[in-house]
Amino acid sequence: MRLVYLGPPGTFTEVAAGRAPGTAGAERVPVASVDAALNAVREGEADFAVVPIENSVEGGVTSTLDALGAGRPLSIRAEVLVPVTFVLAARPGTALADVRRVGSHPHALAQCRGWVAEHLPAALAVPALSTAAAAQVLGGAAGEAPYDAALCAEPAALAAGLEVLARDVADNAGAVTRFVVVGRPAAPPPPTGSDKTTVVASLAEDRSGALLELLEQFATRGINLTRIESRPQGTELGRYTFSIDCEGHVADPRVSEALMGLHRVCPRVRYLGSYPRADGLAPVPPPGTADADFTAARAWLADLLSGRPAT
Ligand SMILES: O=C(O)C(=O)C[C@]1(C(=O)O)C=C[C@@H](O)C=C1
Repeated sequence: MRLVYLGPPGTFTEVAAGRAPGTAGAERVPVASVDAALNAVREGEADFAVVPIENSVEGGVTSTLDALGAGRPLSIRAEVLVPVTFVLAARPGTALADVRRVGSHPHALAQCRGWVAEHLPAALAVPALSTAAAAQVLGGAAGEAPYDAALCAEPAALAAGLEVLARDVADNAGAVTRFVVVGRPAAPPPPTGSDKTTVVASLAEDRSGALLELLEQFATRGINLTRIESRPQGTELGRYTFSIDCEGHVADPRVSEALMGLHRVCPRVRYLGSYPRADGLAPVPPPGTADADFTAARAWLADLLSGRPAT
């Protein structure tokens, strides 16, 4: 089994890859970008990819959302949550006052924006493909580098031969990044009672109530959404797709009905997978929306259609 992850070694994604359920003993290979990781799975060069999908402070990772929402379909098999803390690191001998440019993944730059503004008000933020990539570029390249300091995990800084100038530089304590384990399309694992389902759906047309019609497919069946994000379709200004996580498993009757409803009212629906929740929570469906309620309703309808007295 071969698993690729957003590298290089030292990223938070590497930590998530090490905890990916069902991948014990897999070869773990770092790649430079989210697209490279997902395309390696699409091309059959890897069995799974581990990529970041959202952060508790900065929200969705757009490179992941866009890559999963388009191109050859993939399947989310699991999710992993990793607490993230950052250090500011630089080449040995660099003083904090010398730092004019700070490099890291855009989500890391965003999570440390306040600290950098307070301590390095004149510093420019320079995006990198990942936190550890920023540390590696700064530590590896002799001479001129695109930034004077990097925001990364402390192990990545030390591995790159950098010195830590400051620790715990994130603005929000307790920040968490969610990662997904992605494979080629496959039947979902059986329901566990504590599952999540991810879909991407586009609206029929840009008219009032179109989004409400999409959301109603979940609300009328008592399904809670745990994430919804709009992403431009890229075809014209104002055209969006919606990346959605909802509670439940596609095999749960209420989720099955909701997805079939999406299929009826949305021109395009991409089912990305049903998988166990990392938090293990098992929400109680509202009255009338539990599996037993759907089963009883189907039995009642069968009686009614067969002429048996349906009380
Ligand atoms: O895994 C890494 O280190 C990354 O650079 C990616 C990423 C992300 O995309 O959110 C992961 C965790 C942090 O939130 C910052 C960046």
